[in-house]
Amino acid sequence: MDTLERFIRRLPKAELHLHIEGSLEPELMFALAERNGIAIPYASVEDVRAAYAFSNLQDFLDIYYAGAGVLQTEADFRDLAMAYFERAAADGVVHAEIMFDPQTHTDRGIAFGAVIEGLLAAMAEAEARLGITSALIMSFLRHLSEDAAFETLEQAEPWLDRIAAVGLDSSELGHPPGKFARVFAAARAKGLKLTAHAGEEGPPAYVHEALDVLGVDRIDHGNRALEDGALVARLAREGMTLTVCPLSNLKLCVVDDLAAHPLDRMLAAGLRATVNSDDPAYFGGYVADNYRAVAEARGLVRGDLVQLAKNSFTGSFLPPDAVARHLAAIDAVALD
Ligand code: HPA
Ligand SMILES: [Zn+2]
Repeated sequence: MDTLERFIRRLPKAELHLHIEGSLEPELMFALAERNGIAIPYASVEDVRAAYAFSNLQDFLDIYYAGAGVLQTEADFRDLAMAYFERAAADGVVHAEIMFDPQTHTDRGIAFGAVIEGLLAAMAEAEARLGITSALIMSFLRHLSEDAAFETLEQAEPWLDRIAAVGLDSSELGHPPGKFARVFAAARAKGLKLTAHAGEEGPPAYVHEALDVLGVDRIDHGNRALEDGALVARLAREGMTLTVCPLSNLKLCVVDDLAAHPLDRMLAAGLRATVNSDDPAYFGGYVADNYRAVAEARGLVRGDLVQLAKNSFTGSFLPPDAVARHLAAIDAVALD
């Protein structure tokens, strides 16, 4: 392991943009298919990986939803999340705010409780055994209706004290944030934080809507905000966190080459940008791989990496005392 790798892994960091279903590695997909007696359209792990070539978000989503089909029981969701936490611990993650897509499972007849209890069991074990704190972000699938999102919010009612935020993901183009204005207002009224994918493939107008119609606390991705100088200035002025996913942007052709990734321009513009892995099993890397890939492609220096790690805590839903503790831990590594 070289000095850059060692420094990145030693930096305490939070992961704020991670779809737990997107951490389903082919090996676990096969194991769960076998355990649950589910046929999958792949003959080997190599076949699965060979299928992970995408030209855009929808190519990926079609495979991602099919892959999630092997997840059936509470134990499956626990095993999925525990595998992620083991990888995250190796990357120096000490806090993770993980997104889950309940509709992907409840629409297959899986009980909402099986999904969330499995995730909560892994979160408790990760904190006890790995020292990783975590929080849940319940995502609404934007290709479905707002009424469907309201049904999911209702199903979540018994567990609302265990859910930190609601999110908005899936096919962005054609499904602007404003489509979910009422359900996001209802979630806010229940005390939940709000985040939304915006500006991954959608135009800057979608980022405006996420800010002004949904009233989000964070923007997931946000890349295309850079097309609107006034919007960039506003995001910087308001300290809005962007949960950027470099390897995802590369694999989904949001950028043609990491050498063109805008992360350093985001930092230079004063944006609170963070680095995350999005769907690491599908996009070829977990969070440390993302830090390293974008650092090498854009010539980031240690000070940039320290800033990204600090942004991951100041942009998190952690209480101020926990944020301060993590910032001090970063300084200790940076000055070591
Ligand atoms: N974008 C939108 N929806 C998603 C993603 C993403 O990167 N990952 C899983 N669902
Ligand atoms: Zn995402």
